[in-house]
Formats: sequence, C-alpha cells, structure tokens
Amino acid sequence: MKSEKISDAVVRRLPVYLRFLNQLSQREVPTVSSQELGQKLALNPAQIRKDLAYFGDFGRKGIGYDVSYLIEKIRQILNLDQQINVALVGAGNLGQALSNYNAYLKDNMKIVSIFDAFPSKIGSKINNITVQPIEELVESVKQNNIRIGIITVPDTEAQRVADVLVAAGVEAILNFAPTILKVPPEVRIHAADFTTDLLSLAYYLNGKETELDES
Ligand SMILES: NC(=O)c1ccc[n+]([C@@H]2O[C@H](COP(=O)([O-])OP(=O)(O)OC[C@H]3O[C@@H](n4cnc5c(N)ncnc54)[C@H](O)[C@@H]3O)[C@@H](O)[C@H]2O)c1
Repeated sequence: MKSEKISDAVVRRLPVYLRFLNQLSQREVPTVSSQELGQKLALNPAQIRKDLAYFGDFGRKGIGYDVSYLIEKIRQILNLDQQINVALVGAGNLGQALSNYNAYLKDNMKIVSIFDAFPSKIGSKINNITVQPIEELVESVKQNNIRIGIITVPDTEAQRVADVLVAAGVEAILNFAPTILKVPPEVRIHAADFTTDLLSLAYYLNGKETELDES
C-alpha cells in the first residue's frame, strides 16, 4: 500500500466500489474489469484503476479484478474487516428511519445504541434496540466500543450532542442536522445533507443545466 495520503474523494468512492462488488459477489461473478466497473458506476475506468492502485496491485491484465479479493482488500482499507459500532442520537423521524435501515450491517457497520432526551422516547424499541437517555451515552460509548456517532437531533441541539459524543471518545461523527459543528481536529465530521442536495436540483429544472458544469 502506498504511504501517501489518500484523498477524501478516493475514500468516498471506495464504498461505491464495495457496494457494487458485493452485488457481483452475490451473483457469484468471479472477476470484473475496470471497464465494467466504470460502465456500471458511471466512472472513468482509468480513475478506478488509479484509485485501486493506491492500495496495491489488485488487477490482472486481461482478467480484471478478482471480486472476492477486491472486496476483502477494500474492506481492510476501510477498516470494515472488524465490526464498527455506531451510536445514534435523536430517535425522531430521521433517526428511526436510519435505525431501521440495516443495509450497512453486512459491511460490519452497526448502530448498537440509540439515545434521546425526550422522556416518551426513552425505553421504546427501534429495530430491537432500546432507546436510552442521553445521560447514559458516555458510559455506553465506553462499554460498547462505539467509534462513530450519528446526529439526528434538531439543529439547536446538535452542537451540544456533538460535545457529548466527543467527550465520550467517538472518533467520527455523521451529522444530519443543518449545523456546522465545532469539534477537535482529530474527530472526523461528515455532514449528510439531503435537503441541500434536493434544493440544488431545483437549479436544473426547466432545462437549465449547462455547459458550465465543472464536476
Ligand atoms: N440531512 C438531511 O438530509 C436531513 C433530512 C431530514 C432532517 N434532517 C435533520 O435531522 C434532524 C432530525 O430531524 P427529524 O425530522 O428526525 O426531527 P425529530 O424532531 O422528529 O427528531 C429529533 C429527535 O431528537 C431528540 N432530541 C432533541 N434534543 C436532543 C438532545 N439534546 N439529545 C438527544 N436527543 C434529542 C428529540 O426528542 C427527537 O426525538 C434535524 O436537525 C433535521 O433538520 C436532516
């Protein structure tokens, strides 16, 4: 594996490769070329080869990539060769939907604890997980080796919750609240913003998409 820093763009493409490779594996497809990957994922095959070359010489000329081997390698690279426990804070509409969505479980990423501050939510069950009071978060993070936090609380509460997650020792946060969070540099934050994605689509209505597209 090359020692240079891997860009965020590459890291974000790896789960896209992994998801498609998992589908191939389910269909018992043994190998795949960068051309096929590129076609299915609407990515440039040269880009895919470059991305994967960061991590080693996986491809075989004329044969392509061994699907099982590539899955194993990408999982190792993403640290998904071990179970990663996740805590979700905010058992409202979005939090419940995410907790019920278990597609990522096969990639060893698992919501193991759910927290809320509202008394009527505490003790209820979502996807077999009992919602706990936020006051129990710090202890639970330690006990359950929770490494990632998901924030699905109102924007006014998000920083407070982020502070608790950081104090508890999580290493990364996925934030769904429309708030820019302040956390120490060693804690990785990703913002998930369905709303701005949707609003920005409005620009492309009425055939307004254009030659200025730089993506
Ligand atoms: N990013 C996106 O794509 C997207 C989409 C929809 C909603 N959102 C955002 O997600 C968040 C949740 O939305 P929702 O519709 O599920 O809201 P909701 O009101 O249904 O749920 C919020 C939950 O957070 C709990 N909560 C409030 N303060 C808390 C605290 N300090 N500690 C623990 N729990 C607390 C509430 O009791 C409630 O159960 C909002 O910030 C919303 O703007 C983001």
